[in-house]
Amino acid sequence: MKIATIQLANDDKETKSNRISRVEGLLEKASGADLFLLPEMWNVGYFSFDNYMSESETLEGETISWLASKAKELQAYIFSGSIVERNQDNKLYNASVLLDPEGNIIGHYRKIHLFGFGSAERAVLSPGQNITVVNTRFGKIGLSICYDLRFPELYRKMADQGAEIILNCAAWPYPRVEHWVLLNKARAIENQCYFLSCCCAGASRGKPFIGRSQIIDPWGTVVASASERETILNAEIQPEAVAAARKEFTALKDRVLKV
Ligand SMILES: NC(=O)CCC(=O)C(=O)O
Repeated sequence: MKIATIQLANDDKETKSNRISRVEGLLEKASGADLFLLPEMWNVGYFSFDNYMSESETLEGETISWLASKAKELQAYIFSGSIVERNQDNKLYNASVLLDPEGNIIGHYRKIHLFGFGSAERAVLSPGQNITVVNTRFGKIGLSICYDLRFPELYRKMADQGAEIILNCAAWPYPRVEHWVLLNKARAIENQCYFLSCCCAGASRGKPFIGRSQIIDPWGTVVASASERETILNAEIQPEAVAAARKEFTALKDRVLKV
């Protein structure tokens, strides 16, 4: 299974349409992958909270419709990264979708753990309530967003629902590089799964992001890891290695306490 993580740089001077056309170029450059990942709030700029309402979209809006057409064209799964999703009651969510190679939305996840440390997420957004694990032709895939990474019980629940590959889209700012790197590995090791993350590069409202998207295997080995710059991180993974790891080293099965 070929992975392409599109570690896009945020730049406050860009408009949504600039960003979409830059992502289009990067997706084409990375074509041939089975799964593409995009980062958190890449089409808005994570710290542009004052723009969240005006930039909000429904799942039928410009960004997801365009990504659905790209999934079909590239015959690949696309993890949308996140957008500001607006529902019928004008509530806003930090939301992601997983698109299949026919362009169908097969998974929809709203960030459960909103970030409060120097971030207005909790004032502007509503939290999601549901865990999302979906079937794909490469196995079961779970979806998560940035700050969720700190809450192991979410990932354990995903593993209990059969997740073999877990995705995280992020806009993780400096200085917490060590937390990011360590927690990516921890989530892979403790759930004996592939953990694939896509973080923003660049900066939003003067706050630089760490980049460092990661592809970690079920043993905690780093298959690929990006620098802090905009890049496409490519890797090939073997989804069948998850079942093999779980059979060989039975830590998941040996649990005593259940969440
Ligand atoms: N966008 C986020 O959720 C940031 C999370 C973060 O920086 C942290 O947990 O540290």
